[in-house]
Amino acid sequence: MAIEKKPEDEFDTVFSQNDSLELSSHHDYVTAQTRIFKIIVIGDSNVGKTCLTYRFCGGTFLKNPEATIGVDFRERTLELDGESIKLQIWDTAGQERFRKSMVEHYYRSVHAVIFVYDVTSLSSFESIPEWIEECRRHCVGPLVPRIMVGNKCDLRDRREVPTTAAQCLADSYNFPLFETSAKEPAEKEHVDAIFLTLAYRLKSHKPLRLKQPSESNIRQLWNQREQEAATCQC
Ligand SMILES: Nc1nc2c(ncn2[C@@H]2O[C@H](COP(=O)(O)OP(=O)(O)OP(=O)(O)O)[C@@H](O)[C@H]2O)c(=O)[nH]1
Repeated sequence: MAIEKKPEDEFDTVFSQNDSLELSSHHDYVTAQTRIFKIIVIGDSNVGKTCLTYRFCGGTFLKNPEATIGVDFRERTLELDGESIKLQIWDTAGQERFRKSMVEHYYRSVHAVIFVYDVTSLSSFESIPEWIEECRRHCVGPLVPRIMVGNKCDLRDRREVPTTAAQCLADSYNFPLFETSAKEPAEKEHVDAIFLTLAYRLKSHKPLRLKQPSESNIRQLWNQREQEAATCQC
């Protein structure tokens, strides 16, 4: 079953370049009542955002990913304590030229943000405060969970960002820090754990409950969210 698709609550034009993922059916169970959470994955180009999201949603390492243009969507439904939770993951473009027309869409009605850097690229780590600032400029509220992920830990000899520096930055923002590798098979469960941590935090938040959403109630929700965004003061 193809899982890379346009989210149910997003009707604007989007761009997707990578081929659809295949997901085994055990991942894809949606009960009558499923809470849906939108998570955006942000960071410099080439840090591994596509590979991380593919690893979580598709279970494998994506060889030869193409640069993301605009955004790619992936999703995975989890059963947490008997409740069905769908994580709708927006894999955003790192290259400015591929993202500028989409930025407003990334941040609209987001439930959680993952900031990714590459542990072998100091510059990608130094960009993190800029990504955090962009997020703030787009009115993402302080209660929206944010986490920081250092990717490519398998490249031990090429590491440029020490864990201590990353932990220091994460602490200064009060974000949890994870270091992992989308490539290393042994890290697969750790990648899952990162998303699961977020899922559990989101689960305890105010529910957004959709009963097998119809187009009309999605439209209604969408208009409501637009109105909320329009009243933002920043
Ligand atoms: N060694 C190693 N390489 C990785 C890892 N994750 C991604 N890569 C490689 O890093 C390169 C970029 O990966 P992407 O996932 O496309 O990076 P991205 O952040 O989505 O890039 P944009 O789409 O341009 O924003 C590719 O060559 C991947 O094979 C990892 O954990 N370890």
